[in-house]
Amino acid sequence: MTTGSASGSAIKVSSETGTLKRLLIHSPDRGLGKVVPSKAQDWLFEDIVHLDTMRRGEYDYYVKLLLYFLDPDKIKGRVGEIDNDPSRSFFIPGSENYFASDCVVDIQRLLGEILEDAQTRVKLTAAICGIERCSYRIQEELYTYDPHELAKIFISGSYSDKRMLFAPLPNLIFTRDIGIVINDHILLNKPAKAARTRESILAQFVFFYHPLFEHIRENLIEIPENERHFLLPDDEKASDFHRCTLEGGDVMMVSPKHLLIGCSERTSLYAAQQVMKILFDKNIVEKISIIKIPKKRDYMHIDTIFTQVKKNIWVLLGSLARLGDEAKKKDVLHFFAPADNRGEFRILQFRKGNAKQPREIENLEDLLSEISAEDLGASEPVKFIYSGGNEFPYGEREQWTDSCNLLALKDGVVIGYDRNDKTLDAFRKEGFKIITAKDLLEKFETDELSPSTLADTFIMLPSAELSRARGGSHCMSMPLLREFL
Ligand SMILES: NC(=[NH2+])NCCC[C@H](N)C(=O)O
Repeated sequence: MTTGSASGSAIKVSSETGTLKRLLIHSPDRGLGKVVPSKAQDWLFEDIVHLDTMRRGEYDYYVKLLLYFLDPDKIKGRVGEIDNDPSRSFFIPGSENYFASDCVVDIQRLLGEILEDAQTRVKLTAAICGIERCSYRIQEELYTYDPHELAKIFISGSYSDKRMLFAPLPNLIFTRDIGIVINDHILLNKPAKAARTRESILAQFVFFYHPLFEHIRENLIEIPENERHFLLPDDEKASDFHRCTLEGGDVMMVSPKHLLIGCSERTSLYAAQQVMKILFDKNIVEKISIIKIPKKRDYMHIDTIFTQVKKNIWVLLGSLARLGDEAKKKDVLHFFAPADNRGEFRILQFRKGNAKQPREIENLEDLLSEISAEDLGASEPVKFIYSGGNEFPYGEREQWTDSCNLLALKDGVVIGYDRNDKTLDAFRKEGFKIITAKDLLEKFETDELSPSTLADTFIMLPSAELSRARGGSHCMSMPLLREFL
């Protein structure tokens, strides 16, 4: 693939809100349409989804917006024509009309490209057939497929004639979780859930073999397994001190020197500690704050409880933050109030050279205020927007449908779901404009608005199907390049 766009092949992310220039995504593939009710939970979906609605009515808007901000030449003046094509060929990697952007990059396309090389094809086919326990004959047969069709098979688990070969990877749409760019390094994940294992093998091959990442191959970081783990009885293996798992939704590059790592249902303390050691030894960051959150499906990663909106503005879940504490102090009892989870919540900050003496930070707001004011030098007062306006019980309800999981396209301009009404009201109160993806695209087409002049805006993405997959726009993106904030 050519990487000759304005931004070349640079890979660098040092903040959560610097103008987004390049990212990895994955459009919902045919595998999502194969999820059955009895497997939905095992495959980490809350429900089965209607694939056509999810694509045409929801995700395609996300892609159109990303293109308008990151690679406008691919889309400007064409929205009507693209929308009127019943085959959606613009969105299908490999089709003649595919948008093939070097800024909005589908991992499926990169996978197809690396599979064009015969040696890579043999290696990856063997690796996938190994974990999926395919017969030798299937392995041989797969090897003969067209590389781009093979990429589809590896991701969706099924042939184009609908036969299923192995389980789909419905969670690959959440590219955030496969890896994280930390300055000019990429940290590869170690998924906690079996349903996401194949994703990490595909990602490993893409990062190690695709020319896009060639110049930073030395900067790919893999977390070593805990060698003691192999010798432990099964019931001890699950312990946070031995297990070595990490998913990208728990890692946030908030400023050039400061990284946040969540310890959660998915990311173990052991893995966080290994990452800390590697990053300090390699001099990649100077400060790491570890945020331990309750191990609960509701909050699987830290990016489900807070994300950054602007240098000085954050959206977060009140019940795990300082406000949760204050409500308790005031002795506010509510019949249906959820059990207090803050007990399991803790923040410790470690510094390079002094990693044995961490500093305890009392609550999320204190940590986030420090990041805005000290790390990023925000000149305006730090503000917090709470999920559901912190009104009971909407805080928890809207967090569940990703009110706190927003993707910043640039400082102060975010994409989020359209369904979290109370959170949207809270954004309005802070002076944000709220606009649907559809209206915004129309206004871009008529030049009434433009991505470069847009400020303090929440762009609403339709979300009835997408939110059943339990991830928002932050999870659906793996930023590869952001401008310096
Ligand atoms: N970074 C995130 N919050 N990702 C959300 C992933 C959702 C996905 N269904 C899972 O459970 O794995």
